[in-house]
Amino acid sequence: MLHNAMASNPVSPSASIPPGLQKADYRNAMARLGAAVNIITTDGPAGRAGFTASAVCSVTDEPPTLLVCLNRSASVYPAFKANGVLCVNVLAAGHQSLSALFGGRTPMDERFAAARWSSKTTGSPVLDDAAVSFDCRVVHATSAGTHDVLFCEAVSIAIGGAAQGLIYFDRQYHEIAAPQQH
Ligand SMILES: NC(=O)c1ccc[n+]([C@@H]2O[C@H](COP(=O)([O-])OP(=O)(O)OC[C@H]3O[C@@H](n4cnc5c(N)ncnc54)[C@H](O)[C@@H]3O)[C@@H](O)[C@H]2O)c1
Ligand SMILES: Cc1cc2c(cc1C)N(C[C@H](O)[C@H](O)[C@H](O)COP(=O)(O)O)c1[nH]c(=O)[nH]c(=O)c1N2
Repeated sequence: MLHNAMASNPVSPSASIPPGLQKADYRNAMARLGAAVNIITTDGPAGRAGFTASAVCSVTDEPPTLLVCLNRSASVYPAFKANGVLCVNVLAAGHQSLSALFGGRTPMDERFAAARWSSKTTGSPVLDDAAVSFDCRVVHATSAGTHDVLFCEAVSIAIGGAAQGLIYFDRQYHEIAAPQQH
């Protein structure tokens, strides 16, 4: 069962901060680590949900696997846990307000009404103009501090045509263009 993959095999028993290193120090440092911005979506028996995530990266290409870190206190956590499927929609230039909408405190219907969606293999919402979307099954999960690390095997991919990407760096969005052809 996919939902049994969630939060098994914890790697850290607590979310404590080491002496001398404050949470704010860590966040200020992490703000310097630029990252792609993604909207992670799910749909299934527990309903449709989505949230903005920068804690996403590639794990292995055999089998094609990404990881997504999800705070267990997020309102969307129960839906992701129960559905066991998700889509990683990588945002492109122009998606800043969509990222803010999915970044919390907005009713779920309002989040999804702000963009156009389709679906592929798992039924998770696929953002029409994403830079790329990875439709995935959650195959394993582990708990680390406040978050679950979800290991997500891609079962289908939709590559978009966006010319410019979007990066979150220093608490701000930055549009990045592909290098010019010479
Ligand atoms: N990994 C995450 O959970 C994560 C990542 C980015 C932003 N956020 C949330 O988005 C909001 C705005 O973030 P911001 O970047 O503008 O300023 P911020 O000062 O809250 O965060 C700075 C950086 O610290 C890291 N971070 C923030 N909260 C974290 C958490 N709970 N667990 C692990 N890493 C975390 C991220 O890399 C983030 O870019 C905050 O509520 C923040 O909690 C969460
Ligand atoms: C740029 C940026 C990046 C992230 C986030 C926010 C923003 C603005 N958030 C927070 C997350 O989107 C937010 O907690 C969810 O939308 C859930 O909020 P609600 O509990 O539904 O209000 C977030 N949360 C998370 O669990 N993992 C992550 O990687 C990120 N990354």
